[in-house]
Amino acid sequence: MLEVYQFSRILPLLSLVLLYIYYVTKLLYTALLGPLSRYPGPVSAKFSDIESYWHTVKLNRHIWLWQMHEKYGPIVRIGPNSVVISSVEGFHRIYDVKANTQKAEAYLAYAKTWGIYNTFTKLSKEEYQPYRRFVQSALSERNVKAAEPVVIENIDRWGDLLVIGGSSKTWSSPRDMVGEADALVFDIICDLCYGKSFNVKEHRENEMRETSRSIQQFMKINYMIAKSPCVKLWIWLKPRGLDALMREITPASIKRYFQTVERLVLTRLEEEELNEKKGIDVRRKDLLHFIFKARDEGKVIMSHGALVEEAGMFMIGGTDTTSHVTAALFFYLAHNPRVLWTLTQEIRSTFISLDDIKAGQALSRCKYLDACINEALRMSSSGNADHSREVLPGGLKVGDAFFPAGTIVGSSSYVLHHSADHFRDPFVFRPERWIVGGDITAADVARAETANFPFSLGPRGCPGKTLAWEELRLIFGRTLWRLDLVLAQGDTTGMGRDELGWGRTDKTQYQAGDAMVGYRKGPFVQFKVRE
Ligand code: HEM
Repeated sequence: MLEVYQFSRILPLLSLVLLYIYYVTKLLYTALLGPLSRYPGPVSAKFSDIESYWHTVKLNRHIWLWQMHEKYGPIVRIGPNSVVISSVEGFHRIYDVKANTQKAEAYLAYAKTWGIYNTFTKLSKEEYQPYRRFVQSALSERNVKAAEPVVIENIDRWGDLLVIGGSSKTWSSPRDMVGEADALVFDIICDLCYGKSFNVKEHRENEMRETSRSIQQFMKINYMIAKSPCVKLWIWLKPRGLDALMREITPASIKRYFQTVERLVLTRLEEEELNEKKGIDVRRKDLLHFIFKARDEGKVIMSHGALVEEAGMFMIGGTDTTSHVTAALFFYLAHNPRVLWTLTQEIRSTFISLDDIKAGQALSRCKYLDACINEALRMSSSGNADHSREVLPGGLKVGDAFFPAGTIVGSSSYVLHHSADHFRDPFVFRPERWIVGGDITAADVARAETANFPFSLGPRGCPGKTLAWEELRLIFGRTLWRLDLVLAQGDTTGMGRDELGWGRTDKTQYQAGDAMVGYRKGPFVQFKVRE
């Protein structure tokens, strides 16, 4: 009797000790003998994701990944269950159509309400494919072409505003190209999505300006959660009260962004339904029109909540990305007078009038313009760290390496874009590397093209690529045709600095923090109407 009593007293303690032994053994096994133990990486990564998380919090993940590959080679273990691979073959194996992977569970952290997902947050093929099809059709080449007048109207008004108060003789006051590009791209996307520009680009008070900043904040918070060592727990807690709690404590500016999207979508939905009832064919077909039209096709019936989520995703996917590259290319042009001169000459000699500058053959014949955009995308696009994928049953083979089901894999476009194997002087902004001629051979261009992944690739690659290219060509084609530009005197914003550390000291490279969206500053540029 006494023995049973004593045993029941020590049972909880014994259970705790056994549990402890189990976890320590598992941790040691995973760290030292598990399938990822043969891959090099920082020692701490064998036991935890803390180091990787630390660099995410510092908005430095893309640079840290580059440093890790420089130090340890093409396959690096960055966590007990995570590896990153920096090879073209690896990139294809992880992201391409036949990849035996799917988006990692961590993407669920981006969904603000459990159970309501958009194309970005759906994980499995079965879930995302029907939705992806109509996102793809809304952003098809034909619809992007149809949207051209809206894009042009916004760009031209923006150009007028850049030189307000100036003339062909006097330079404008310095313009902060982060704010200017954010405002322009936000207006374009809202106009394309909801048939309504909010004129954030106008230089006056506008409550919607905050919305564009809130998108960035929203993505940053979610990115930190998605890359955190506690993401599994976070996701488990979401349907168990965490979402409700988060709704309560979400900062007011982000709440306003959600409310704005919801209001816009529901208003447009009412309009569409009314038009449908009355048999009215709408004057201008925006992206939401195509999503409404497609929503009942292929048995995808979208609730209002899902529509709001889908529309919110367009605003996130379509704003910060394109505006980041716009600011980056202004940085490189303002810092490289020779490149600026060559590009300006090409545009002004190809087109007789501003009205001729339209997306299409003539604009895509501007090889130097495309080379400048490609080079800016290579050097400084947003979302250029690793996009996590989970290996599916059957495992993943990359060269001689094999990763079992459940491993989290990723490859960073920033790392590949700065690989000396594919790009000579990878930290130098040199548009010529994309054009055969001089000392650049067809083999050089092909080598660069095979490692160029700013939009990722495969079934989860960017569906907005055509739109982004059209916007970028029109922004630079139309602006440089009529305006001259110069770096504001003494401006150093965006430049590398010694105190930023290894990989970020280059003064000629546009520096940005990474949080899926890009954190950037400057350049400050002055404009005047060409003589
Ligand atoms: C220069 C501009 C852009 C760049 C560099 C870019 C880059 C990317 C990248 C790298 C991804 C993959 C992310 C991942 O796997 O987690 C992505 C996905 C996505 N992008 Fe873009 N993007 C740009 C512009 C746009 C535009 C203009 C739109 C739409 C209006 C858009 C909509 C999306 C959507 C909806 C996804 C999610 C696709 C999915 O998960 O299936 N993007 N983008």
